[in-house]
Amino acid sequence: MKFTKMHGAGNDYVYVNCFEERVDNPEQVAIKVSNRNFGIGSDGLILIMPSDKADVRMRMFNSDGSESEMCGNGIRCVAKYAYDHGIVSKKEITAETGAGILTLQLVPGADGKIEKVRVNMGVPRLKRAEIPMAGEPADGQIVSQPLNILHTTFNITCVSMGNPHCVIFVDDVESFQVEKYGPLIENHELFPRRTNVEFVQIISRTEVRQRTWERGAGETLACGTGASAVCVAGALNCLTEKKILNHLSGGDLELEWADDGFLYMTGPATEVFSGEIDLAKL
Ligand SMILES: N[C@H](CCC[C@H](N)C(=O)O)C(=O)O
Repeated sequence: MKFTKMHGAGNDYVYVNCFEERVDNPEQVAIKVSNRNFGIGSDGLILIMPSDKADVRMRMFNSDGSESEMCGNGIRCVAKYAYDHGIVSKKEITAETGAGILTLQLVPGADGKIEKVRVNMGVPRLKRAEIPMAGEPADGQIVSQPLNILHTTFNITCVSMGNPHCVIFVDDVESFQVEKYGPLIENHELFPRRTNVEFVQIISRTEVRQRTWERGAGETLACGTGASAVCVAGALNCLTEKKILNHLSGGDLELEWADDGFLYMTGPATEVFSGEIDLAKL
């Protein structure tokens, strides 16, 4: 299988160009290639595929083999790959995802090479049933609601960007025990399809610092859908403006929850290397 390793703000995936390659059993392939000791090493597997509705289609699998509806860092890399490898020749691209069809703009740097990608991430979904979360009322919003975990009460705000996110504001995110609380919230019975969890420290009304516990992958260096959910959660809690700079562990993302209701995310996309792997030997 030919592959390309890419990352967006340190959130790294193995990308396969399915205009040329066929991947049978992507769940198992994701588990194998993601392994950082016995495989290629990544947070998961992303398939770049033909679409009958858009320029490209993305399918995304976490390192545990589970499929997610959406991946914010991944979709930027898909757009850059599609442009750099001649799948598309325009700088505005449409992409089919589990969260609908998204529009992306490629932003060149001073040297003319694609440096950043701006993504219309769609309209954030806030209703309990849309997250999805158990309980009533199904159309209620979860903004700063108490959740007890191991004798600690967290105030959670939940947002779906096509995939589920649970945002928690903390005083000191560097010392926060992400590995202790992340999996307990990810797998809490409130979330029937599990959830991604963002722990966030407010720096100012326009700047935050985020660490992410990803559903199906553990702590990662960045999460684009998570950073988008944080922008929404900050505004809903009146902690931040609707336009923020988010410092993730592997880089920065710019987010804006615009007046048109759409969430715009801008960030880097980087190709690292390409190779070929014999899956039968893994
Ligand atoms: N890192 C991704 C999110 C992956 C989400 C995945 N862990 C899930 O199961 O929803 C991002 O940049 O948006």
